[in-house]
Amino acid sequence: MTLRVSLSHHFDGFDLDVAFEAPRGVTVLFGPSGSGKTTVINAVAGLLRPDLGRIVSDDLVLVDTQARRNLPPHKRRIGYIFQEGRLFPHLTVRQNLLYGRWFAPRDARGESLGRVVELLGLDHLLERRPGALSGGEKQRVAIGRALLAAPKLILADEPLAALDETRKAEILPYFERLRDEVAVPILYVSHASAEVARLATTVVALRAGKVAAVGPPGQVLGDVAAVGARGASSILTARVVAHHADGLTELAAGEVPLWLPRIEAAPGRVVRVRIAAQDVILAREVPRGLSALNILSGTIAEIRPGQGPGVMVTLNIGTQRLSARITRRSAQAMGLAAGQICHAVLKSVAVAPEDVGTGTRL
Ligand SMILES: Nc1ncnc2c1ncn2[C@@H]1O[C@H](COP(=O)(O)OP(=O)(O)OP(=O)(O)O)[C@@H](O)[C@H]1O
Repeated sequence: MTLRVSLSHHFDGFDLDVAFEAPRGVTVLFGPSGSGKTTVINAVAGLLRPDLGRIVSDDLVLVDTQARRNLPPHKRRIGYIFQEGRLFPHLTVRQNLLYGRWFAPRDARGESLGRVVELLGLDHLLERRPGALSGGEKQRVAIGRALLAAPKLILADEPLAALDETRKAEILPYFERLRDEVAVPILYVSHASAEVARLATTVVALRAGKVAAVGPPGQVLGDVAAVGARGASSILTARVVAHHADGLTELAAGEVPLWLPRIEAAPGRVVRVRIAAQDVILAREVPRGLSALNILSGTIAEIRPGQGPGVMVTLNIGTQRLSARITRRSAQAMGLAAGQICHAVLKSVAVAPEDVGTGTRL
């Protein structure tokens, strides 16, 4: 299943002009406020009729302006996950879930109730009403209800925005399971790079109504032109080696050891670790006597000047890439040049728990 989008729309003072594909997995529409994310979602959902465009979900044509085709929203086979769960308060969790079923066409082959309950860990909640659920639990039920409608596409519009950090951490693993175990493409709106790094299989970076970059998260998040210097970050793929008694987790990013505050992933699991470019310090010599635990040595692949006083220095570390945002002044004083060996210093606490995600679809 794949969603194909090609759209142009004009509002007073704003022009949207985008084309992208969302294959199986999570495609994150990522961009600052006003970049056009909601406009795209509304056009896919059928709440906005674009001036020009064609949107096809699996084999279903949702809109084709040239062919004068525009499927009404309820026929689009879309499962919605909103910021707030929007559950029916008078129905139990089981009844809320089964309500989703009503929207599934008779011959549609979707997930079974048992499978959805297992996937989202809802077994012990089935007889409760939404009033007796936490925010994270409500959101899991909302995901289940969307899945049971046997959708060809799931739209998730900032589904974590209303949750605090603890609840976000609780719900993110369920989105990871959804991404890895359900064949339906998920179009997910977010402006949080931590969410992008954890969940996205594809990122569509929007800026001022245009697609600034499309690709895997490691590539797009490192692209300063697409995400801005402040948001730029790298994603390292690492395997969990061991949890130690002092509260640290040891990982291996290829051959390179990496130490983080304890993460919830069993030894052997592969995780993604997002490292903000502004949290990395560079050194020409291997630093000694530092409190920072992580010193990653590599070769400078490129040095890219920005518009302000900063430059982005990208290192090849084994097969991975790590970017550091430092000042142009430091780069000059250190005499940095492509091809040199350089050492990246990273405080282990610079990596927040929401920046570490699990999953095989890296
Ligand atoms: N119905 C409308 N009429 C006129 N202009 C609109 C309309 N809807 C959106 N816009 C404009 O289109 C632009 C893109 O808005 P949109 O809501 O798609 O951005 P967004 O990326 O979703 O932002 P946010 O993250 O704040 O929700 C904005 O400049 C907005 O003012």
